[in-house]
Amino acid sequence: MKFTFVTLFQNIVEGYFCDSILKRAIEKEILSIEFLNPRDFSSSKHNKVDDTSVGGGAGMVMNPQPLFDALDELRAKDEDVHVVFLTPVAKPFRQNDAKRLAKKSHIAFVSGRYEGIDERVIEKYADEVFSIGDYILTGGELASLVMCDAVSRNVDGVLGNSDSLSIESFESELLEAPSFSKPQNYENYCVPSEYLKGNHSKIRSLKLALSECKTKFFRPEQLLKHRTRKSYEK
Ligand SMILES: C[S@@+](CC[C@H](N)C(=O)[O-])C[C@H]1O[C@@H](n2cnc3c(N)ncnc32)[C@H](O)[C@@H]1O
Repeated sequence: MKFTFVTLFQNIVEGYFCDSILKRAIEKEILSIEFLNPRDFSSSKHNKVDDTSVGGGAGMVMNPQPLFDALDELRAKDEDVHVVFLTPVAKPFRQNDAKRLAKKSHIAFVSGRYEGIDERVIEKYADEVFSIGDYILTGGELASLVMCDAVSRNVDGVLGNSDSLSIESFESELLEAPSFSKPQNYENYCVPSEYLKGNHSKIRSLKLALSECKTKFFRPEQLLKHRTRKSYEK
């Protein structure tokens, strides 16, 4: 699977792929990444990519011309590329989106900077528009990395053990039960004794109960969804 990062700041993105799981996935040629800098497409004398906002308002807005030209080139090379814009003015990115997008062959993430991207670029080129949360970042690069990471984990072969995907938080509405490593007793903090007895059905029941407790505490709306779904399934 290929990811293209359309960004003015390649260095911010590149470092993330220098280590760990995504680095290995690139080495194994399961994933590939490339960069497209709108500044390289600017037709202005000083490679300008932004200007003041038409109609007033603070800050600069990214011009249409460099992005139109960059995205035309991208589409000309691969008409199947799925173009995703990162902006707070969008639907929230969820685990279901990560799984769905993992089936695409090529995703391009377009990162805004300053006060954002001229709306006409989004209107012309967006296949989808995502926000990663209800807060404002200085640029879309972190948001595109968040999405890329979450999507990549769902691409076949990226994770060493794909079983870990099926038991994670958000696979159902519930958050995952607490995990413990060794030793069983560390500075008098103990692993729940039921986890140690080897009765897998009891461990499953306890994990479900703990998972419901965590969800009730942190995400009560998710627990409600879970219980509503379960009652319909009965
Ligand atoms: C400072 S923000 C622009 C915010 C914009 N003026 C607004 O109020 O909606 C600059 C860029 O950061 C990115 N960005 C900021 N917050 C984001 C979020 N929550 N999700 C996705 N992208 C975000 C977008 O690419 C955006 O164009």
